[in-house]
Amino acid sequence: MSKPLVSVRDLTVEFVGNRRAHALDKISFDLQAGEVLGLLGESGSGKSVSLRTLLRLHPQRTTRISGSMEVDGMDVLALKGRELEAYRGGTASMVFQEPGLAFDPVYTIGQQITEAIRAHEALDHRSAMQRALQMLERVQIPQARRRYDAYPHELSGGMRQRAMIALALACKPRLLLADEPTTALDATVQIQILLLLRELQKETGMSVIFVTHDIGAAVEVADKIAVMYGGRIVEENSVAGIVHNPRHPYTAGLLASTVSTENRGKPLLAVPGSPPDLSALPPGCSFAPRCSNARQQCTSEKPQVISVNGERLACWNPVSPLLKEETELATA
Ligand SMILES: Nc1ncnc2c1ncn2[C@@H]1O[C@H](COP(=O)(O)OP(=O)(O)OP(=O)(O)O)[C@@H](O)[C@H]1O
Repeated sequence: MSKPLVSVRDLTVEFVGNRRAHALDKISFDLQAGEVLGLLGESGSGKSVSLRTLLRLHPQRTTRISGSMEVDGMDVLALKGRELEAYRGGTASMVFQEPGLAFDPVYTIGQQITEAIRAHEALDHRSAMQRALQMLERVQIPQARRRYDAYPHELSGGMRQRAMIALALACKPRLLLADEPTTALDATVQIQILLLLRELQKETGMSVIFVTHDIGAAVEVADKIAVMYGGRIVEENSVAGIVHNPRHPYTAGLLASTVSTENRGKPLLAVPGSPPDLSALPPGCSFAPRCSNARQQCTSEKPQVISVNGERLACWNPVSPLLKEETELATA
């Protein structure tokens, strides 16, 4: 297999400001060019922190980061000044749940996309403007010329989301980070935006990391899924593997209902109990207090991540027997 576009190893993030939290604990994953990874998990599991860390958006003063992140051959943690600016919005860019985070209310949509292009590429104003217009057309904004001159508040939620996708893709990123891009929208608009994202991904060959609470959306858009719990990736597999053969008891709990594309829009089922307090994680598996499969080892020892044929699992006592044997072999 070719060298991955994204390679994250043992990425650990600790917030050390007023609100302390051990938000990410040694997460590792690879993503090939053109692959779509869905990050799935309950609120507070570390999905958004993972994306924001990949874009180096956390203030350095209050954030301790260790491990490594390589994107398109770049050591992302080592990037500084101009290189970091070129990376953000150039190599990697982000679509947020709320377009208000991407657009400044006092400039028009078109001005902002044009300026973003000029910040990354040596294009004259006219050429950048043309590219911005093409992007607005490509994301299927009707009357794109007129919308170019509109202010963000003059567009509907769905249109603003399309405009944000145009902004994120204007500089042809190799990696798109999408943080619950459809959660705030009506169900029909959600589907349209998901299909648009998938179409654009295929057309451009970019890789995408897509954060969602919505199982159906992950199934629709992703090639593989990483399930996060308490700041760790507890299971990673192909979409089919996760859906038809969940191995971690947490994944199995999340998928307790039948998963199909008809379930699009369906939130994750609640697993009984509450997520862990990230400022005081227990010594063993942080899911153990909620896990019906937990045994004594689970409360005292943190499970290692076992990797077999592209599947990853961190669990002492998984629900699926195949990896159970492999886990025992691998940790014997
Ligand atoms: N800047 C910060 N300072 C302190 N703690 C933070 C900061 N940002 C996030 N956290 C904490 O890190 C943990 C992970 O947050 P994150 O936003 O990644 O969760 P999430 O899985 O994306 O949840 P949601 O689905 O609700 O967005 C949470 O406990 C959150 O409170």
